[in-house]
Amino acid sequence: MQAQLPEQEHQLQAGRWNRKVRVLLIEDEVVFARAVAKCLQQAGYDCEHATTLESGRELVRRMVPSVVLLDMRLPDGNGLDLLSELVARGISVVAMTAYGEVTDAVHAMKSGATDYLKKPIDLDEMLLTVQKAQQAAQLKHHLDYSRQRNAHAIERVELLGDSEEIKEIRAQIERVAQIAARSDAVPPTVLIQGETGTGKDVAARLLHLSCTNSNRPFVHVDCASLPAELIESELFGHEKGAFTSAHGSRSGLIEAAEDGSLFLDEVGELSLPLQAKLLNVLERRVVRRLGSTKEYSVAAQFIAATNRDLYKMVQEGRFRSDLFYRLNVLTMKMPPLREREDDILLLAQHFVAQTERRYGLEASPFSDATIDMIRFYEWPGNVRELKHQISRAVLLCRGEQITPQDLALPGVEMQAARALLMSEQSELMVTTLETAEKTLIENALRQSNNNVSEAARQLGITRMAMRYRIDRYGIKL
Ligand SMILES: Nc1ncnc2c1ncn2[C@@H]1O[C@H](COP(=O)(O)OP(=O)(O)OP(=O)(O)O)[C@@H](O)[C@H]1O
Repeated sequence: MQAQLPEQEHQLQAGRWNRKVRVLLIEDEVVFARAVAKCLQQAGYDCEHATTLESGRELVRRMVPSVVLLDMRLPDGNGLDLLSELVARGISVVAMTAYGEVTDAVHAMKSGATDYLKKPIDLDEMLLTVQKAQQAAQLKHHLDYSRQRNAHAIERVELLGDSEEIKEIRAQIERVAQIAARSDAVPPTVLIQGETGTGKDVAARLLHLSCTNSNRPFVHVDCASLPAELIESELFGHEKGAFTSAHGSRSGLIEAAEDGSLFLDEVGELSLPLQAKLLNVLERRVVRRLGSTKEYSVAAQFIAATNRDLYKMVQEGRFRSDLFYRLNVLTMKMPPLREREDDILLLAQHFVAQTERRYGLEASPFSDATIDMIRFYEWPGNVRELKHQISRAVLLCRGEQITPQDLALPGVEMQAARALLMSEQSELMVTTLETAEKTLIENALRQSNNNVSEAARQLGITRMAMRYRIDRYGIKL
């Protein structure tokens, strides 16, 4: 799916895909620091070193480490001063305390340190502690990621529309929520089908909020945009050593969904071997990390979405039939926007108001010609395209009304230009039935030298009907 991810989510995803874990060492004993840094680098970490609180603060901003090894006694202050800042940024901190300074360790743990090491430090113990701290940071990221998505979802979930089709989708979601509320069992798996931009993501979020407690995670997995070589470990997690770059073990997105919802977007893009693994998760409700024999139970609701014809893919041997039938228990079909005439204008007006609110702009209504244009256009990119085009038009609009020029729709310009030539009107407008009729009448009159009876015969209408239209369109003879 192409929807814009909020910036922080991009960062989280980039972070997850970057295999080298960044560790920052803040320590003023240079010889000891070099030994620790070398050991960490040899173990595959990306390690940098600072000797003061101030230079440490600067490096934190630059490298965004997952773990900080922080000495408590530094030349320009106490490590505790920096510790809470780091914890607030979601960084795991391992405090390093001098032998016998128990109170330092206690204070550090109270201020949110993940762990502590007593000097002199055993390098093997240090590696193990860093690994545990990195896992803690990763888990926090997963939780933040889920919570953030969830918060984002709560903010925005509005499946608008007055059409019968959208009312039916809302009713279906309500029915699934009722089933979920009646039993303690996990809500049934739902497959959402529909062209791109029809609102599958919105429906999935609404389903999540209706079926589960809103504090539970909503984990969105975009099967189309996760790199093929990473998708398996992203979904299932892995143990240390499961593959060359697996320096530590970590949970996958299925586990991160906990007892919330796992939204498998573009599920048709999964490879056949991964489809088999997913089927196993759906049927047995357990997940096994790569390189592990241990199974974790899965409590999440599964929601899948696709813009592909999965049935056709099954017939072509590109999608497993057993997975298709497993997913196809409850299916929702998001109708294309062009088939929801009742919704087009309602959504367009909603997006105008939304953009005006967001940018503090004065309200500008659509001109009549713009309304015709919005209704006339096919909207191949569905609601997403409508939303983008309307926001753009609102931002470009200079006058009191949003005109067809503001809403420059692809392909419609030609029609609009033709309408302009034919009607010789000053404002660009779409060929509506009325303008087409007027143009036909004017042409017929021109060809018959303004002979009304002859023109009426050419057009196959009565003389009276012709007269009526000449008056109606104000055509001068
Ligand atoms: N009924 C609706 N009411 C309000 N906003 C909607 C509705 N349908 C879609 N949208 C908005 O349109 C945009 C596209 O919707 P969404 O991402 O849910 O589509 P999608 O079907 O999941 O697309 P894709 O297949 O490309 O992933 C989003 O910004 C969404 O908020």
